[in-house]
Amino acid sequence: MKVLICDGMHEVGLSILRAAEGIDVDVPDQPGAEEIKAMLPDYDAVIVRSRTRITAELIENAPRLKVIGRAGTGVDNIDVKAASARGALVMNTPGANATAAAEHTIAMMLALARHIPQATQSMREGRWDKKRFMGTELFHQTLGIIGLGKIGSIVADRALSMKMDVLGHDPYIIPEAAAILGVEWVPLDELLARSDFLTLHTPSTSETVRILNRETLARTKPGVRILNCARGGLIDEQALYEFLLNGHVGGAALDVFEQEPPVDSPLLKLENVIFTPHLGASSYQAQANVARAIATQIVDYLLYGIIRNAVNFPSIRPQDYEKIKPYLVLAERLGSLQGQVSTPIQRLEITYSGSDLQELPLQPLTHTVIKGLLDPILAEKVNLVNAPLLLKERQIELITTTRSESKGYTGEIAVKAISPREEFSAAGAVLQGHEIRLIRINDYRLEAELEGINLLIQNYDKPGTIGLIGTTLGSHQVNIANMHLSRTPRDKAIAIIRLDNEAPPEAIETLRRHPSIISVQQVKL
Ligand SMILES: NC(=O)C1=CN([C@@H]2O[C@H](COP(=O)(O)OP(=O)(O)OC[C@H]3O[C@@H](n4cnc5c(N)ncnc54)[C@H](O)[C@@H]3O)[C@@H](O)[C@H]2O)C=CC1
Ligand SMILES: O=C(O)CCC(=O)C(=O)O
Repeated sequence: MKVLICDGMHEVGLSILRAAEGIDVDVPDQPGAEEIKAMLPDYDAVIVRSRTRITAELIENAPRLKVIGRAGTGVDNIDVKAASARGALVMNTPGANATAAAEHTIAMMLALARHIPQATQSMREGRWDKKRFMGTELFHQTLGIIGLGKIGSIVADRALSMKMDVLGHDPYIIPEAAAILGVEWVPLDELLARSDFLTLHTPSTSETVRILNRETLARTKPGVRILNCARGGLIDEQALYEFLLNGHVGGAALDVFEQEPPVDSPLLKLENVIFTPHLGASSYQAQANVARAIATQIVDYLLYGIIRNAVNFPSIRPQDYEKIKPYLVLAERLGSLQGQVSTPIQRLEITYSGSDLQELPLQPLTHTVIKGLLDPILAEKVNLVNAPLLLKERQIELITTTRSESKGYTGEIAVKAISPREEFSAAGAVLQGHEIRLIRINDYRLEAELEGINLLIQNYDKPGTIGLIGTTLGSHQVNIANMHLSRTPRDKAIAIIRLDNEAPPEAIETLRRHPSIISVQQVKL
């Protein structure tokens, strides 16, 4: 496995990657876009900070790429949609640089309030200008925080310790949760109208891009000071410039920009704006944290298939991994059985029952069923990341249900495929924490191994049928490993016959032609 590191990495992360057996690491010095384009096709993983953009074009030309790691929080420099379509995971390190970004925000607020950068510059120029740099205390000033996630919450905590009054707006956080932080949750308009300092801590999304624009800036309190240590696109920079120029906005502290580095931005010329070159995460501790986190995540994924902090795949906590492993195998085999038996499928219904599955994350299992289902059908590479997208593209409706009870099993997965003419359902369970069994096919109950090459035969429950199956397979040199039978009261039966070797088409055809046999399907699990 080869890992490419584009934007440098703290030694702590490099050591983790270099110590992993089977992983080779390359750290070119600040490679440009063309260089990355030429190198990426040879790599299984790439790790970036905010400097490198991983575009759809790069991803499409990197057939080996399995995972894109972001040593940080925001993934807006990575085309996550293109990565998902190609089945590549995108992982970040949530929270690992949150303290650094929050402290940087507080530093910017204090520097802005007391004109520290301007005073430093003035002294360098030989002046002792006490009057010019009269500042504002933060004590009892109102700070409005847009985005009360990991960074916003730490900013709130530090601001409260300086006795600021803290307002917060976050549509995805309930007022009660904000109150626990000591923050008064208010609608956006109220936050704009009441804040003396206003700070942004949201990701860049279609909802948040240019959240501060001419219209919203006009609703802010006159003299407001604006801080942005989140993403440049959150503020319309031209509008901010106009509001700074006309004095409605009293000052701004910017760590991030629409274009980085900013070129010819008029903001750079304004005396009441202070800047840092995207330094929010640039503390030794944060860089060690993100490097350690992303290196461990990449090693765990490439070598052991453990997925953590993927923005395009649900995470499995390390403590759940051992327990979920056999269910992942069961999910894939049930999906694969369906993929080989039922086409075309209109609707897929997955039911999770039993106590084991109440405690485990179900989304990875659902993705795994879908992967198993589509793998035998599609020519393109299906994996856990792109499987749900491919299901959607094929217009297959997905319904998942959970039940706390499972008859006799601690964990049962049932997968029903509904096609225009028929339904086929198969259920499986994990016994004693590791043995995978097929426990139901349609109405037939059984307990069969779910692996290898199998014949799935539906027949009329008549004497001699099993003998006929054995003789026919034997005459084609096909050895039976084991056999499970089940029948319903309606004189029909089902047989799952595990074979040592594949049955040739002629053997299957001979069986199909027999009047006591309803259907024969060979499935490879
Ligand atoms: N300057 C720097 O070096 C750094 C910048 N960042 C930026 O900070 C952002 C926030 O990071 P975290 O707090 O760790 O992320 P987070 O995911 O913990 O928090 C983001 C919060 O924004 C909220 N949000 C989403 N849409 C919103 C909307 N329309 N209005 C108000 N709130 C909304 C979410 O509900 C969430 O609570 C990152 O996405 C990244 O872009 C992060 C680290 C360093
Ligand atoms: O890696 C960096 O320097 C920037 C950090 C950042 O913006 C993020 O983590 O979202």
